[in-house]
Amino acid sequence: MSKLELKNINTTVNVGTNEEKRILKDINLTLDDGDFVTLLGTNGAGKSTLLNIINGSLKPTSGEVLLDDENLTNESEVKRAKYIAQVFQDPKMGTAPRMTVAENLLLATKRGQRRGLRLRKLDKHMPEFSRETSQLPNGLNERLNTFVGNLSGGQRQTLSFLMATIKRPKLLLLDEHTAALDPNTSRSLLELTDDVVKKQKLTCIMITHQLADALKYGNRTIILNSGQIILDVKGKERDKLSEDDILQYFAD
Ligand SMILES: Nc1ncnc2c1ncn2[C@@H]1O[C@H](COP(=O)(O)OP(=O)(O)OP(=O)(O)O)[C@@H](O)[C@H]1O
Repeated sequence: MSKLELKNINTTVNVGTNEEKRILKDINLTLDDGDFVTLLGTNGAGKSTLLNIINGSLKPTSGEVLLDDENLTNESEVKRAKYIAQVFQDPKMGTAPRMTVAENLLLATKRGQRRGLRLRKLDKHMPEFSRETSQLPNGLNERLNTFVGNLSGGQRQTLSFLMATIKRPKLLLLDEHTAALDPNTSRSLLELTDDVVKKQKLTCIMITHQLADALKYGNRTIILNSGQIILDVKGKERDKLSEDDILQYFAD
């Protein structure tokens, strides 16, 4: 089970200065187990901030974050990493460049645990990593002993995705994770994402600016505008939506 609840989330930054800005306004949202949400909104709408509130890198000014009824609001980002995995837009984030692909994968299998001398056990895991990467695009399976800093952006992003999901997270957050990739690489990572989210029955939020992808992938679409949810649809109501319908929500 993986149920995410956001209760009355408000986020204001630079409080008391003339830079004060209210980013998220009274967000109430419940994600049911297995919901795969595509999250849309104009630049600056607050999408990344919302993910930051969920992953714990930013504390809300008020409100609560609950995962499976456990109140995480005051839990650190490190503690939440045990349950919540994220892939960012920048392929350089989320992987260690001076370690090999296999070493990065080993760290990912231990997500949320204390890090000790675990790298010694690398050999034992190589067959598993070979198998895990053999189905992936970008020839990552031939790069297991390559330093991550020497991978292409597409390979590195595929690795980031595998690291986020190799140990099943309760919640997967994707912040425009294919936006920096060429069209073909982006497509194969999106297809892989869809496949893994369905197979592992993950609860997932994926930020995208591609309207077609927002409707094609997932089971639920949410639009954020000036820090508020202005559309939240799933099921038949969502099936009826066209890209043009969605565009209306972007009009000023
Ligand atoms: N720590 C901060 N200090 C000041 N302003 C911030 C901070 N974090 C976010 N903002 C501002 O809050 C607004 C929302 O930012 P956020 O990154 O969440 O938007 P977004 O919807 O993800 O946008 P994009 O589509 O451009 O990635 C923006 O105007 C941003 O500049």
